Amino acid sequence: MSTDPTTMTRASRGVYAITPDETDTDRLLHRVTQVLDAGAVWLQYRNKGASTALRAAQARALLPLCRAHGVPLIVNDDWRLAAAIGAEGAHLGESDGELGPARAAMGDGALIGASCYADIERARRAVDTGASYVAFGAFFPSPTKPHARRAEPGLLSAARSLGVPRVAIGGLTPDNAGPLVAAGADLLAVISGVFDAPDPARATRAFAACFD
Ligand SMILES: Cc1ncc(COP(=O)(O)OP(=O)(O)O)c(N)n1
Ligand SMILES: Cc1nc(C(=O)O)sc1CCOP(=O)(O)O
Ligand SMILES: [Mg+2]
Repeated sequence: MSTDPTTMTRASRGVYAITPDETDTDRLLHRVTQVLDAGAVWLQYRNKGASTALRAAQARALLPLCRAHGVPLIVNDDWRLAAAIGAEGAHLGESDGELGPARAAMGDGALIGASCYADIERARRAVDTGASYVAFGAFFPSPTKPHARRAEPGLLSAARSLGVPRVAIGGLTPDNAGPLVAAGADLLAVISGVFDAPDPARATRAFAACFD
């Protein structure tokens, strides 16, 4: 797979790993390496507890690792940070500003994702304003976000006509994610199911097997 960001092949089916809140950057890189080695196809850098400086340092540190694996790095919440470090994309939820300015600043090639919760109309609007993919959830109780709104698998099939990759998130495990892929999920976005697993590499492979 190409490691040049301008020609990088972007798999749009598979495991979309999202980092846990990890303050130790060396440990973060170690944990992410295991998951990328095991075949995750996209990585989102998300650290809700970190200072601005730590987030910038960790996102920068992840970039060469992602490049070495041919995996796009998507920065949660902050498209300006993503643009500043040359990451491939940003993920924006309802509190993270408008998508249009992010698209205008990052260009046509950027991977800009939108959280759509359980709202298909929000997904339509996101695609109309330039989203590269839409994320729905939470499909199951999430250890990371216990109060997340809940979504039903039918949303994934309903969103097929939007013509962009559909991401499923929220409480996913290798045992519950198969029906979401059957319903149309192109990517399984996972934090605890991978990073809190006793063997993150094995968990990543088990999620990937949901696509077989
Ligand atoms: C792939 C993906 N889907 C949904 C989210 C959640 O975004 P948001 O609602 O902005 O919540 P936070 O992640 O910022 O707490 C996501 N990050 N990634
Ligand atoms: C960040 C996030 N967003 C969600 C949504 O529903 O929009 S659920 C969620 C947490 C995902 O973590 P885990 O894989 O540990 O459940
Ligand atoms: Mg957010």
